[in-house]
Amino acid sequence: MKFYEEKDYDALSRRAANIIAAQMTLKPDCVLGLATGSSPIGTYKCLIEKYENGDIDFSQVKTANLDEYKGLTRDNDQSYYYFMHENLFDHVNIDPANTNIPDGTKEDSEAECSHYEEVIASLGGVDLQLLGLGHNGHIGFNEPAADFPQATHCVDLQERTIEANKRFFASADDVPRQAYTMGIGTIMRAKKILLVVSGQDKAETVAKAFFGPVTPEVPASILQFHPDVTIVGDQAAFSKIPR
Ligand SMILES: O=P(O)(O)OC[C@H]1O[C@](O)(CO)[C@@H](O)[C@@H]1O
Repeated sequence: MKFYEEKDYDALSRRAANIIAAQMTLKPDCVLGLATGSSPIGTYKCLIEKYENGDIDFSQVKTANLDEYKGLTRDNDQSYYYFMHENLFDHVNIDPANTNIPDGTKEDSEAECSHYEEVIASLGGVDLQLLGLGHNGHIGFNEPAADFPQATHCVDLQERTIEANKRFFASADDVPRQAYTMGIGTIMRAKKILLVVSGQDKAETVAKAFFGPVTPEVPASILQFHPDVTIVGDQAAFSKIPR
């Protein structure tokens, strides 16, 4: 695993955007796996700046997002579809037909999840997967569990995740209780992984996930077994790493 320790959120966002831009330059028709949450917002801002400066081009890029709340329509401002349009897609020259996000309005979980795995396979897999890190070590919406889920599936969100995400909703009661998410297996099949993390409140999780035992109780710990992982964090998030 490669670690980049940056002084603050802006610096880590610039570093992460540079890594994604390098991937896009190397392979203009690359498949980017994208994430939501507050952590990658700065990275998307930097990518938009690079696009506006003429440094990167999204015209051939394809994307596959990690997850989506089940039950939210795409025009709901808390859906991840809405998030991606607001924070990236609407500001760059990506072809909307090349963007993929699980469809939270699909009632039949099994059908939607196997369809999403087929979509990823038809793209030829993910070249670079961007990830955030949940306080309980979740990646995508893969919550601590007894095993590592292999493929895209429907999850019941844990209380801590609902609590963490309620800041985006009118109240905790409005946070959906389920989500569709790529599985740990889906994430591990990405050729490269880039995880962004910031803040003191994630320091314990960073230490556990990347320096503790690999266990489905800390889903991100599986990344220790991936051959090409880059973790970009600020000093606060890295403050409990054993040195
Ligand atoms: O970046 P944040 O907002 O701390 O969220 C961390 C993780 O939690 C989620 O938002 C889901 O709860 C993920 O999408 C994200 O990777």
